[in-house]
Amino acid sequence: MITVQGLNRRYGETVAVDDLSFTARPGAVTGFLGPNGAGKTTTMRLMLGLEHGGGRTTFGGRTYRELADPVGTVGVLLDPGAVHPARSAYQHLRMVASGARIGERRVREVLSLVGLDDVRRRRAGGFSLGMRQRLGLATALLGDPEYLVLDEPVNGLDPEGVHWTRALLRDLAEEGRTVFASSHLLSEMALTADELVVIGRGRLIAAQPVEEFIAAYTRSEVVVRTAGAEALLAELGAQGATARREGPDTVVVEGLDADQVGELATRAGVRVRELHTRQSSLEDAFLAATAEAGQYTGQREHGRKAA
Ligand SMILES: Nc1ncnc2c1ncn2[C@@H]1O[C@H](COP(=O)(O)OP(=O)(O)OP(=O)(O)O)[C@@H](O)[C@H]1O
Repeated sequence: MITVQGLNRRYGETVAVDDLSFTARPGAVTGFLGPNGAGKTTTMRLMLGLEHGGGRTTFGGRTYRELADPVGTVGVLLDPGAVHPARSAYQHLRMVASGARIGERRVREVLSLVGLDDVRRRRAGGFSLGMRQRLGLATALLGDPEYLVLDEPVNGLDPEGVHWTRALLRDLAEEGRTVFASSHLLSEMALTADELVVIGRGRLIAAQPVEEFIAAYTRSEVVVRTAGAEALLAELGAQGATARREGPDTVVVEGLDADQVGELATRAGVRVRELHTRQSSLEDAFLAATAEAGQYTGQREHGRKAA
């Protein structure tokens, strides 16, 4: 379990992280979401003790600094550019591995796991962002860690890389590891994460399973296609339901489920051609949950981001 308690960080006037507490559990991918400048990167740096600030984060009961074997306990991807440009992927991994007493065999394993085998001798300075991300993931996985803290792991990856990373994170969680990953790709997070931690202006907005978050911040609608739209609207109105026309033969109903709408239509003698529930997306829920925080952050974003 990753336990984050009361994290705080100010940069002059800017409160980057404001009394933030949450947990990430083993066996799950926890997605970390927030509008630009919400404080995600700062939070992750605080979690790892890379930033001075208030609060405490533990990985299975110990802070990062207290860990006897940090590389073998917490895999970290924070800045994929943090590789010496003259070093090859192989040299970079060998260097990190030797500092953590990890053998050459594991270096080869992670290189092939992330698909960098063919380019392992090439200078990292010539790597694309996607290749640097893969190298960053390889570095994070080197110690076969129980916890993963990954800042934007799919940033800069092509669709195949995004798909591959999703499968990797799911596999790691299914093996019982605790995976905590930020992303601004909401549709991707909807497919990858089990749980969400959503922040705005450095504060916690929500910490709950993905489906619960979507249900809490959106309303699902039932869409009916019928030649009898007028009659159906009249029946729905008579029953006090909220409904609207969305085209000549389409009625959209709020606050009732598909069974209830089907029954109402039957009662009104309206023949239905199509009836389905329109699910809201994680993006809809995220926009609703962070609307205020996003605007506020946008207006006051004057601080310089750490390199
Ligand atoms: N070194 C710094 N000096 C001053 N202000 C900073 C510094 N680093 C971050 N900030 C400010 O702290 C706030 C949180 O920034 P942070 O980078 O943690 O957000 P984020 O959620 O990771 O954003 P993004 O999604 O854009 O990367 C922002 O207002 C940012 O401008």
